[in-house]
Amino acid sequence: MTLYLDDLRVRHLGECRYDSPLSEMLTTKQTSPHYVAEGDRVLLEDTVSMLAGHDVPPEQVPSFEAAGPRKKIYFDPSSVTAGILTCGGLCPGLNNVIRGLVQELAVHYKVKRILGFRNGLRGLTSEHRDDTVELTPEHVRDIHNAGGTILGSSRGNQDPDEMVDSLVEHGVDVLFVIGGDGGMRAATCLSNAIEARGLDIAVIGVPKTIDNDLPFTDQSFGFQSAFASAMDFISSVSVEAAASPNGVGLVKLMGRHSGFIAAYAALAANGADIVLIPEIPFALDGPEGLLAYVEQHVRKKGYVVIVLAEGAGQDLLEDADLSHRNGKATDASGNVKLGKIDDLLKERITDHLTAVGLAPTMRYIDPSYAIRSVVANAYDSVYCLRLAHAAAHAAMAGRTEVAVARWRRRFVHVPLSLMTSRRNQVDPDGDLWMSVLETTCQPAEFGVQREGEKVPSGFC
Ligand SMILES: Nc1ncnc2c1ncn2[C@@H]1O[C@H](COP(=O)(O)OP(=O)(O)O)[C@@H](O)[C@H]1O
Ligand SMILES: O=P(O)(O)OC[C@H]1O[C@](O)(COP(=O)(O)O)[C@@H](O)[C@@H]1O
Ligand SMILES: [Mg+2]
Repeated sequence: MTLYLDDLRVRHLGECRYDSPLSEMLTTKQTSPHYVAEGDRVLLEDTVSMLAGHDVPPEQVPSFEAAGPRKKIYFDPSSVTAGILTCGGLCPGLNNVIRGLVQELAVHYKVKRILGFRNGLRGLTSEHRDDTVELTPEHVRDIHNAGGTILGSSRGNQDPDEMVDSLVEHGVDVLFVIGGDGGMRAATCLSNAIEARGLDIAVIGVPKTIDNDLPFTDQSFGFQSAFASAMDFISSVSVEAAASPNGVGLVKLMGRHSGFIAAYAALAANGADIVLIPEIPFALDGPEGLLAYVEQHVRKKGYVVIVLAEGAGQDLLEDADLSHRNGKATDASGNVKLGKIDDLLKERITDHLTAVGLAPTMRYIDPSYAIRSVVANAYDSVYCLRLAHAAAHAAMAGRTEVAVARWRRRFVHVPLSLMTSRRNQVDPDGDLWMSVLETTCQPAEFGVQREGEKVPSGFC
């Protein structure tokens, strides 16, 4: 996908006419390695060859608007009502983002009112719209010490017009949607409905996902806390497998379409022999297949440790016509419900090793929700706070239909349409996967890779 400067421009509600309460702090600021001045922009690409590929002057090269406070803002803070909601699956750091938003909006901008909508988009339906929570710095003071979200979350599509009615009824001027790919699509949908009615409401997305599958953000908040938690389960299974005759340690980790959690947790634990992710298809049978490799490992080392992303090998379930394990259904938000590849692997590995006289001891852990319900670690706590600050500044400056993100270590504004234009996936040709191969020593492929299934390399 080729992107041009115009694709990266963000929508403004109008001219910024009010002095920002932060304007004094900004008078002497200019771009430096640690700050991007408000008129400057952050490059989309960061190699000499990529930049050389654009036959345009530097100011025309694709770039993002820098996030951060503006000297002049669009809204008069004293008349602003802000709304906040969290949607989709849980992610470490949700409470930290809520807390950061409330503190910035209340303490610095001194907005009139901050409302939390409960249970995701459901909180904007006519049935639930009055079940709001008044958010004050006092109310959110300690919430970062707990996982989850004090606002609750949900899946399921809601009617955009009904949701806009709720915003109008509560007099919301700026809405913060903390969500994943679904949440960003919902925010886009809301922005469109708001624009169609000619309303002056800013919608700002704060990208959230433990899967790290959102594009145009270096890493999503909570991802690091989640894979750190996953690492402990890999270590446990490795200890168990190593102590068992023909031990097979298998850990299944979340990661519907992207194997980042599996890849990072495996690197962090540094004890995995095999990592299986959705981006790289694998064959079970044949001399190059997974089962032969597992056997070889057990023979040589006495045990094997496998880290499995839940979305890996879904095609194998189809091939085996295991319809009862096959993820054909979708959840309330339209996300595919995955088939149980872990069951297939346990069965096939057990059968194979037994048949070759290496009856295994299977040690299996599915930490499931345990990795995403943890409290944000120190790094994610800082990251969440800074994203929240950037989101508050974007809203007060009248940006809309935009997400705040960290891109190449700078905080930027990304149009929501881009956030949902593609999925961030592990690139089989990228250096992350190369590190996994270097660490595990597993072959680049188990069996022949099918044509057309290789994910295209891209910006992420
Ligand atoms: N295309 C869409 N239009 C409107 N709302 C959507 C769309 N896709 C998802 N949503 C809603 O966004 C919310 C969050 O989506 P979901 O996929 O559950 O989680 P996440 O935001 O973590 O990806 C859900 O309420 C879902 O119904
Ligand atoms: O919460 P549910 O509905 O059980 O869904 C689990 C899914 O949610 C995730 O944790 C993250 O998904 P989202 O961030 O898109 O909500 C996936 O890794 C996992 O497959
Ligand atoms: Mg999602």
